[in-house]
Amino acid sequence: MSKNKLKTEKPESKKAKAAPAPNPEVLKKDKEPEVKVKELVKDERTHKVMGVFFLLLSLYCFIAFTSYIFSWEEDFDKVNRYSTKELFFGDVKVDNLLGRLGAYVSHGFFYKGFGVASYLFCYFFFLLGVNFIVGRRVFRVWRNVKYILFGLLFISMTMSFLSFGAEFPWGGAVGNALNKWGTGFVGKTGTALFLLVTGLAWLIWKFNFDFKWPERKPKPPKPAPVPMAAATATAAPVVPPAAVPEKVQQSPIAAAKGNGLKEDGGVMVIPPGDPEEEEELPAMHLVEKEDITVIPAHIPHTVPLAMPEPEIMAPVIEEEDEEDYTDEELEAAGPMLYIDDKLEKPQELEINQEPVARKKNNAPEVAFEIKPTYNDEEEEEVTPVHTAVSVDPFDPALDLSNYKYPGLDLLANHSADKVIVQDTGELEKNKNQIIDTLKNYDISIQKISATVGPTVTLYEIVPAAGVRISRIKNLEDDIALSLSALGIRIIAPIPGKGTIGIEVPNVKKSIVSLKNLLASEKFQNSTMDLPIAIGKKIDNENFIADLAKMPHLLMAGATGQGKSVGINTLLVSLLYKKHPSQLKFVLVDPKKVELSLYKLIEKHFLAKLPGEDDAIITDTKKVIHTLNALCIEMDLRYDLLKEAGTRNIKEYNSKFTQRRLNPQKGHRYLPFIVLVVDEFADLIMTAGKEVEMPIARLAQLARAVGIHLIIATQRPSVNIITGTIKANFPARIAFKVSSKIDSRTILDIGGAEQLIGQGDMLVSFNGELVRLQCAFVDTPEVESVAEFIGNQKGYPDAFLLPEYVDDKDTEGREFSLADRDPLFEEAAQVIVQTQQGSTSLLQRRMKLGYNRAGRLMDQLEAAGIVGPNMGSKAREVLVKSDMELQEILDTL
Ligand SMILES: Nc1ncnc2c1ncn2[C@@H]1O[C@H](COP(=O)(O)OP(=O)(O)OP(=O)(O)O)[C@@H](O)[C@H]1O
Repeated sequence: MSKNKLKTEKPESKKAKAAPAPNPEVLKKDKEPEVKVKELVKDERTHKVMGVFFLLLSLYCFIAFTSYIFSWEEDFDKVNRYSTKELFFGDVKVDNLLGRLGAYVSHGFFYKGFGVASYLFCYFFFLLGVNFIVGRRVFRVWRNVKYILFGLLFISMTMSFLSFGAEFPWGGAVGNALNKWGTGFVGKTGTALFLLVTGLAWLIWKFNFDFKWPERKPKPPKPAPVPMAAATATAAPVVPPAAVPEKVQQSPIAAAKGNGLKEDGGVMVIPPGDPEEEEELPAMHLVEKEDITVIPAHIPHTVPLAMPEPEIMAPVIEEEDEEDYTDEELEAAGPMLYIDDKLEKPQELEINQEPVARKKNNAPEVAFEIKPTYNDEEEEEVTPVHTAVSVDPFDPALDLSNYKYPGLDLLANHSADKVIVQDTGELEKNKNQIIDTLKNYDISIQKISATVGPTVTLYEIVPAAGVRISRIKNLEDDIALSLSALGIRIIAPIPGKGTIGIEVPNVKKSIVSLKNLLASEKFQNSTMDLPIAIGKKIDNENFIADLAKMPHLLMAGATGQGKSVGINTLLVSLLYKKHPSQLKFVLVDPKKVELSLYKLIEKHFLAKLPGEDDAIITDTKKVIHTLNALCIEMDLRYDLLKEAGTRNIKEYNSKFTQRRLNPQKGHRYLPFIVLVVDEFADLIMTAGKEVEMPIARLAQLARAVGIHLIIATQRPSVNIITGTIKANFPARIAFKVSSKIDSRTILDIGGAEQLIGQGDMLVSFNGELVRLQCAFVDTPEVESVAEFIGNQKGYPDAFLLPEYVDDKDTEGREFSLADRDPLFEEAAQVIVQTQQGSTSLLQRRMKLGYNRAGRLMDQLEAAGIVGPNMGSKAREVLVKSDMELQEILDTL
């Protein structure tokens, strides 16, 4: 038994106790075969054996089927008449090359099955065999199964239809049945049409024929010839005409042609030089090797080939058909092809030397671009066809690629790493006191165990049968009295455990250092979006949660109970995990001193309003502006998400990093934004609804766009933590509060008043209430982390939030239409054409800042083009047509 536990109470150990002692003999017998089978299945050799089996099966079927075609008449009676017994033991002689089995099998497949379509089975066995034997997915099985199923039905039905009345089972029983049903249902003509349409549909789907009427195109400009000297200088060089300097292009074409230069689809292909011919060109303008810009095939470029498109595009697309390549080949081709499975659409891609080199017809090695074969109007965000996209994913961290994450050495160890060993005498004493107190009230218990946490020890009791839980619960004060300890909390019953917990504060408490939590494997290996190391549970398990999932956090507690330390803990954990490009903080600190340390990381991690000097907001008026700016940012982000067809920031950013969103259309990488308000009560008291409304809006909507809130207050009363706020903060932390009412206000349940302070906290998250000791990080540690980050190269400025223009500030101000914005007309056209009076639309379409777009909107209102501001909704557009607009513009 460990020193700090009266009994072993961890779930694993319980399980170990409950289970009977394992008998090694039995264990061996049971387990050995299982392991063997598993290994056997995984064994490469098994796969190869299977591969050989399927290949032979395929060959067997192929021979049997082919032989059946010639011998079916002779064998028909024999296989049809005799029983299966005859197959194995009879002495019937058949003509099929593969004997009775061959005759039976092919009869089954052809006559009773699918007719000639049965050959598809040979193909299926063949592909299975190849996949197994090669040990990788050379053929895509599932896709082929779909094709084969379709083929079996379609071919058998078609064959049966075409061979109507023939003796040979062209379509087999299945084909005949389908055909019979079809002709009965839609008649012969109907069936014929159905088969024709289905067949054509399949062909079109598979090969996507181009039905475009050939357009007359002007003759391509003749490429400039390159003389032999240059030709021989480069090994089979390919010179796209656009890349050839003028000097070369002006060379006499006739001379070039006459000298064996070939034109191949508009691209100059230079044959190996012939020194004699070279000498026969005395008058020709010889180009030196350096004059020719040869674009190496491995450098992707977008220079259009000067030739009619189909000449080169058609064959290339045909050969690059994705299905003709195996997964491995595609992989080997590197970044040439990227297809988003979700979209099931090929994205624009750029092909360089390798795929071309694979072409069978020895086409020239030329860098070229393949355009998507089909294009969906909805896929607006896909980069336009004419722009080649680098397939390297966009790296948002590239701007600060040398950024170094802070190291754990910047943090301190506040206590020994191991759990403080509790005085066993104290544990024993407490245990006896609990048993005695309960006994005094005639409550007997079956079992008692203790778990020593950093601040409190949890005594778990299993009461004797028939004891009412509420009786123990009511004895809270009596137990506290008998133990002469403050802060006793009774949890009756402990959810999911069937025991009653009594938490008794330790005489010696241990500090939980943030350093230990951050060093833990759970934190280091976490894949959470916004991992926050909060503290340690009673059983010393690290409590690490994802702020992005919470999605907002409300913290409350009386003054001096550990709130500010708690906020630092959260902020520092995020700083240890996130790159400046991925995360921005909006810090609101009405107390002015709590968060000032973070000023050092302004150019890395902070966001602020444009034009502000200080990124840490201390002034209530500016808080209102900032919160509203965050709401605008939220709305803008929603617009971007909508345009990108994504549902949340994660999908959006992944699409953006895959370069599937066009930055020119306003798309950008969206960092998470965490708003931290250190004293919410103060804000509500000074600004009331003006603060509550945007906070409530953000809390309701902002999670999907990556804006998360951490709101702390020392006055957890109902007028501060209102119903609206509470409803949108499902994750809440309570430090010690002064009354049960306060505890209820935060957690909807009492208990926080019994905490013992100094970071002792209750976390309500995911419907669970957990007691934690908050991780401790001291101010000098925060300072050194901030310094470490601040000393590195940062962005030129803090992350700028959209500008918020207070309606009150602009109210009553008349715009003189005489000095209207130069973009006024354009803005009016955008608004009238789209019939949307939205400032953010102007921002995006015309790439304007919020301020200018807002001003333009006001001018449009003054000109009577749009209606007045309607809050978060778009303004009404009063002008309905371009003509009407023109009339207004003319009068201005
Ligand atoms: N997790 C913790 N572990 C150990 N000690 C702590 C912890 N949290 C806070 N303390 C102690 O409590 C003191 C007060 O903490 P803190 O400043 O965070 O309180 P607060 O609730 O923010 O107070 P105020 O509202 O007045 O700012 C700290 O100086 C520290 O000594």
